[in-house]
Amino acid sequence: MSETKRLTPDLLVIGAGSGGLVMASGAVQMGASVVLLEGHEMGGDCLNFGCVPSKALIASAKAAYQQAHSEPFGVASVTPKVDYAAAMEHVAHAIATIEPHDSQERFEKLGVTVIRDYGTFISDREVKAGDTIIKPRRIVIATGSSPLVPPIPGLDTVPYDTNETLFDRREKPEHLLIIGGGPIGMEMAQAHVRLGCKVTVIEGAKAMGQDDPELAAIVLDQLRDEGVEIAEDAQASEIGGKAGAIEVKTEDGRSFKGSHLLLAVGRKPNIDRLALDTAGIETTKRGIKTDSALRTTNRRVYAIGDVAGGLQFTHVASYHANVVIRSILFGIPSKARTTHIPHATYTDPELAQVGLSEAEARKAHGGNLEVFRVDYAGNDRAIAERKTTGFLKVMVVRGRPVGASIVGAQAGEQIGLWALAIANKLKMSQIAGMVAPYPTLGEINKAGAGAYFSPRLFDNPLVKKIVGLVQRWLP
Ligand SMILES: Cc1cc2nc3c(=O)[nH]c(=O)nc-3n(C[C@H](O)[C@H](O)[C@H](O)COP(=O)(O)OP(=O)(O)OC[C@H]3O[C@@H](n4cnc5c(N)ncnc54)[C@H](O)[C@@H]3O)c2cc1C
Ligand SMILES: NC(=O)c1ccc[n+]([C@@H]2O[C@H](COP(=O)([O-])OP(=O)(O)OC[C@H]3O[C@@H](n4cnc5c(N)ncnc54)[C@H](O)[C@@H]3O)[C@@H](O)[C@H]2O)c1
Repeated sequence: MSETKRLTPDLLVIGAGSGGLVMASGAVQMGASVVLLEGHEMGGDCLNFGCVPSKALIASAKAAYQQAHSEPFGVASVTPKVDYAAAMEHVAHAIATIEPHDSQERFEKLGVTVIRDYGTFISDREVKAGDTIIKPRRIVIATGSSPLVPPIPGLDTVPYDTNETLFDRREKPEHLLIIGGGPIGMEMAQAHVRLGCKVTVIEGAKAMGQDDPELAAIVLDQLRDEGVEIAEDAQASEIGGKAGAIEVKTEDGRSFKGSHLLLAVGRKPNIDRLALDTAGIETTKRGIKTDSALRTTNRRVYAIGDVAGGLQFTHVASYHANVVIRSILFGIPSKARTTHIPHATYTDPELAQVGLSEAEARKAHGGNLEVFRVDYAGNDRAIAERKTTGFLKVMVVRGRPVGASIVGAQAGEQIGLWALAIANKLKMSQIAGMVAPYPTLGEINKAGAGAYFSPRLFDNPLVKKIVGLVQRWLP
């Protein structure tokens, strides 16, 4: 029997995904001793089964779509010859290229002790991983989430994919049924229809139901135009058939048939292996219970990222890590906020949001709210590139943006400016004062700020009077 090892670092990080890696590398480089546990793949969901593979597949799909739609640019369109397996090899290549950055070797070089095993609490301040017992000063749980597999009758009788298996597939699905019309469902629906699959999305409520319906409608119209069948108010309640011929029945009696099935119905927190009870760590339905500083009900332990049950994005996990680093390493009280956190769904057109949506802003600010809107159709670069679908909406209260919503080309890139503005409580005048290079889609943001000032400047009798007076006095 192997002997039990004992470690007493400053910090134990459980989970080497988006949150855990930022936490471990930040802490070790600032002088803390750090042990990092990873039971599965270094890099977690984002690198191996989430953001990176999904965005790589979307890039293959975009290449196919452009071949089929180049005619308006004076270049003959061709029917793309898609090699699904090769597209998945492109996905694997993207993962492999990023992998070294998240690797055990890199973290060991930084000075982190990496243990490739699952961690389990054995007391309120000790965690066991394999044959090692770690008793650190502080613990950060960053164990992420897994695909939710709901108990739909018959699901266990047919083969199905989740985000954990989809990117290992090499055989192209002839007709992909996707249960769930959230970001995973919609991104993968468009990617697959562009790669030549038939696609049906079966959504129990509204597709892209978390987003402003006005923006979501533009994305959904585009997906439908491209051939994705989107069934809404269609709660999957029974599954039958066999490999290659799967049937999904919904509560209202509809039936959908396809060759393959992808489940994208949300996430569940990875807490099963942790024995949280042993450490007095309470949970909610969504994940580990934390206060606004991300501290759990055990004062030595913090929870960050997906497992903390709030917004589930890579940039949130790393933001959480930075908040906790301040608290643990420097003793600076730090709180995690959500108002300045953007998110984007990488369909084409993309949809991005930061701060309050229009509906949320109306509720919060009533008559003080002003909403400004700029269409992509008026942007010169969008016209040159035939990307005129979409718009920006800015929600403004007393001269400062409280939310921005963008649907259109590169919305995910464009939202960064508003994330900066909201995080730093910038004024619309500061955004209007920015000089954006011409011709860029980014000018849409400046135009959004311009829309705020135009009526104030151009339809203002006082301004006209002042200008008149000044002109009379000027030599
Ligand atoms: C298909 C898909 C696409 C996505 N696309 C985007 C996107 O475009 N942009 C975006 O911002 N977000 C995206 N996300 C969400 C993003 O992947 C997650 O929010 C992010 O990975 C969460 O990071 P995390 O550190 O909380 O967890 P993870 O990255 O999942 O890391 C958790 C790690 O902990 C390990 N672990 C679990 N239990 C234990 C234990 N007991 N002991 C030791 N190790 C353990 C796991 O093996 C895992 O490696 C996507 C998700 C999916 C599924
Ligand atoms: N671009 C991005 O940043 C990105 C991309 C993908 C995923 N993600 C993250 O991953 C998380 C999970 O994504 P997701 O799409 O799996 O989850 P989700 O919770 O956002 O959407 C799941 C959808 O499935 C539907 N649903 C649930 N049960 C159903 C049933 N039985 N029949 C039919 N429909 C059903 C729900 O109504 C919901 O609309 C997201 O919330 C997001 O945080 C982010």
